[in-house]
Amino acid sequence: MSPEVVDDRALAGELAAAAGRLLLEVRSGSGLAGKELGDAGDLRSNDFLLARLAADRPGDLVLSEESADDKRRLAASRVWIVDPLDGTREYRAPGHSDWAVHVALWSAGELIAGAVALPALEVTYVDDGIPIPVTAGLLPSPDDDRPRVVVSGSRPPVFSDAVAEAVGGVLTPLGSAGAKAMAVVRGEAAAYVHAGGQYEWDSAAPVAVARAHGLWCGRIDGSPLVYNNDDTYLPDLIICRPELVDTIVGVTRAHA
Ligand SMILES: Nc1ncnc2c1ncn2[C@@H]1O[C@H](COP(=O)(O)O)[C@@H](OP(=O)(O)O)[C@H]1O
Ligand SMILES: [Mg+2]
Repeated sequence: MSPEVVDDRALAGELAAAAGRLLLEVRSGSGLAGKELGDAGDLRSNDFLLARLAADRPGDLVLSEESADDKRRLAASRVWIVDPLDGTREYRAPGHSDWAVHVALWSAGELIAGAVALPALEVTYVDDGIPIPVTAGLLPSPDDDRPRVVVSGSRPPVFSDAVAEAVGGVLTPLGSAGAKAMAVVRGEAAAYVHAGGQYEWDSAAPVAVARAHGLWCGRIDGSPLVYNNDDTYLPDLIICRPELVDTIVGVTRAHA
């Protein structure tokens, strides 16, 4: 592995964690609530990430949920794909830990580094493949040992029940794409399925981390997830334990 990749991964982790600490400060110290709090968090985190990337990686391009799309990225060799605050709805709701900061690096058709911070749990996951012990914290302790299938709390896909039934599992709503993906990485869930709308920044860093931890990541038709496209709409995905791919795609393919 080249030193640059190690540095990029370390930078992704450092930036996601630091932006997460900033978001915690905004949440506890700004006096804001509701939409104003979400907007302030989006803005502060985005400004921080853009400033640090401009300083530390001046030659790279950035695709951010909170910035105008700089189309020079389509001809660039390195593009950071960031979601400064994923799960804004949950960030605004007191007591939630299911919100995240996503920092990924795309180069030559691949995600080559990624980090997902869960600031409320004071933890940041990077794509280093180092095994993560099964811990509780993001989801309530299960009543039984059936596999859990995490889905959007507000916009679950139409095939949610069918996927849960096919894997003999329990459907479990959770906010934030990054938090859901990390629930699978952490071993609290067996699969995360989504359809109906999402953008590249919602899944790039979660997918980089999940892949590094041996999970299968792809579209609901079984095809690969492709990043740094002209149109950043990437509406569906599956992140799951490899042994469940065929069963899950067997259900979701009909909805692609
Ligand atoms: N149907 C849809 N269309 C567009 N974006 C969607 C979507 N469903 C989920 N998302 C985005 O995916 C992220 C996770 O959503 P959820 O918690 O519902 O699973 C959220 O990102 P942001 O919070 O960064 O906007 C949300 O906006
Ligand atoms: Mg998002």
